[in-house]
Amino acid sequence: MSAALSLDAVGVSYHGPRGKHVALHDFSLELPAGHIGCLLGPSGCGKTTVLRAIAGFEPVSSGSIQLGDHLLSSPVVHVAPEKRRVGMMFQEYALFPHLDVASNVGFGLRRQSAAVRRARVSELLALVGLPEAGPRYPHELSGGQQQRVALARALAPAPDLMLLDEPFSNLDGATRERLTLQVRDILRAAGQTAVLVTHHEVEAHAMADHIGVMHNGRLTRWSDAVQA
Ligand SMILES: Nc1ncnc2c1ncn2[C@@H]1O[C@H](COP(=O)(O)OP(=O)(O)OP(=O)(O)O)[C@@H](O)[C@H]1O
Repeated sequence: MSAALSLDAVGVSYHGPRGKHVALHDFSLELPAGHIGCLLGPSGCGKTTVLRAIAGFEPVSSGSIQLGDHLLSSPVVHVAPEKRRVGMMFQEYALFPHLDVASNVGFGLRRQSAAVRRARVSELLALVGLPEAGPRYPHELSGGQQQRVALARALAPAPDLMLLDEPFSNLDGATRERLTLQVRDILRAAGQTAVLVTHHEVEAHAMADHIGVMHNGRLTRWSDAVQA
């Protein structure tokens, strides 16, 4: 089930050899259940850090992150990433090349019975428009088809929240535009709360209900998207 996301005055810092770098300051946003939010901003402003903090890959030094009724992060609470019920479609999260499409999509369902897993994989492959692709291998698919399989894999365990980090940046212009609209429709059909990060303003407006503009680790605007 999708859930509302709330970030309240979140701070995240990185500690490196040259000392502390504050990547997010006093970062707050509210995203209602079933809505799609998009973060825009120049390179290095902290977009990926927001997603990493929500996913549980970075601890927060101040503030809190809440998903539905669950407190996920605060300076004293840190729920492990695999316990957060958050799905991810990141550019670097490629498909497993040695597994066929059905096994890729069913990967997060390994604890379910074979029959339940098979039914859910079929449902998801139909949802992403690739009902026949189960026995094929990732290298036999186009880049856009691979990204749709990655989306099916992330949606399969029915996460409370989906995070998408520049999911279309490796694709050419026409494929990218088509896939942006397809992914939006799939997320809407699933009633999925989602946060997308992109550099592309047009893509952000095509996909999102709410647009956040970031600058230097801060959210400078959070407004309703203007649908084309
Ligand atoms: N592991 C790390 N250690 C130290 N600093 C980091 C680390 N990861 C990111 N940063 C710094 O934190 C800031 C925010 O990085 P982040 O990757 O969140 O930006 P971004 O907006 O997603 O950028 P891009 O659009 O280029 O992906 C940058 O100044 C970056 O150099």
